[in-house]
Amino acid sequence: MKKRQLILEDGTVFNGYAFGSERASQGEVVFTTGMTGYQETLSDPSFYGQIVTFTYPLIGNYGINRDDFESISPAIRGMVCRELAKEPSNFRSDLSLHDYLVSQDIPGIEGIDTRKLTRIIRSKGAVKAMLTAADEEANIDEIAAILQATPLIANHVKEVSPKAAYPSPGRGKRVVLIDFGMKHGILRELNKRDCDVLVVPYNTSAEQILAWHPDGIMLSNGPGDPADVTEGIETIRNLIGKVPIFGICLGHQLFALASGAKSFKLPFGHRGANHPVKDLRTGRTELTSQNHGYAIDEKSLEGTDLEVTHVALNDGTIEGLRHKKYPIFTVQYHPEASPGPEDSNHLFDEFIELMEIEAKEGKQHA
Ligand SMILES: NC(=O)CC[C@H](N)C(=O)O
Repeated sequence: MKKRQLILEDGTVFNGYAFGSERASQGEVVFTTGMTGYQETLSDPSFYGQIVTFTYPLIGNYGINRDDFESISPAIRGMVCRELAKEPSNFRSDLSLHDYLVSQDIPGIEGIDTRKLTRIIRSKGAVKAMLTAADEEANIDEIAAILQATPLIANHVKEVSPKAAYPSPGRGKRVVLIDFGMKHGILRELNKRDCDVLVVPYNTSAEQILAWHPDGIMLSNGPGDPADVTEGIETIRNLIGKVPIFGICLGHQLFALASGAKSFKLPFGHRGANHPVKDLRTGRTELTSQNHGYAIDEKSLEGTDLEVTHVALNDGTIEGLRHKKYPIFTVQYHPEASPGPEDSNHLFDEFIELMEIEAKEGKQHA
């Protein structure tokens, strides 16, 4: 097997073995605690620019299948795991994770101490890292210096958002889905409820969106720092109060920023499939799928029209918001699951109900 190194910006080196593409790669290294769901994770555009470490020790055992992609091409910069399963065993498996990553030119490293790496990320926060080319002799000091000097990429959204609008027809509620780097699971959930969806790029204006006479607007997840997505924030600001809105993850953050709140970078993010979130209105706790590095600052809600509806039980940060006057609600976690538990899938039904109430009662709030 060919050797490969993962080098962190502080010069820490992990020696392991190469899988996937043989090229070198660089990005922010993050960890996810999901025990399954690597196919959804590596194709979730919110991971754009990141090297993803899987804390679960065996990855790849059920291969890659045709059904579980969350986008057409993977956005991750690299994959890190303790042990890669070489021979997948599953009736749905079309090819191995290794073969898939070769086909997509994405490098991976296995055979390293992922617990140690996770502890470093937990204590240092966002860490830039490089995966070396297979069997390359790397100059560690030089690479650490390059990493320190390279800023994290800004405005990832424009890289993963579609260039033009496209329809996903249905006979039900007409929803404009702003795609900031959408997981297909969101579109699937709307399709399941027979919504007539128009998927639009991140920089579509509110005026253009309203010209389609939507019953509701869906704000998708997406990569990077929400504060970079100024066009999306402006669009949302101009949509507030005009039509029901449901936002997920980056969509939640952008809605909050558009309403005057502020975001901040979490020390090491929430990524995994078992994050407990409490709904403050019902007192119920749901297990949720999460993948975010930023969150909304609770203090910054003062003076806004926003109310906290959900909190993360692990660290008390905001996981859901709603507008006090208008039919708008957003969550920081992923009700579309993919991967992860489906406890909060009902939020899509609540969105449909909200659009129905709005259609019946007219714009009472306006
Ligand atoms: N999944 C998402 O939409 C992530 C939102 C944002 N990029 C964050 O890291 O916080």
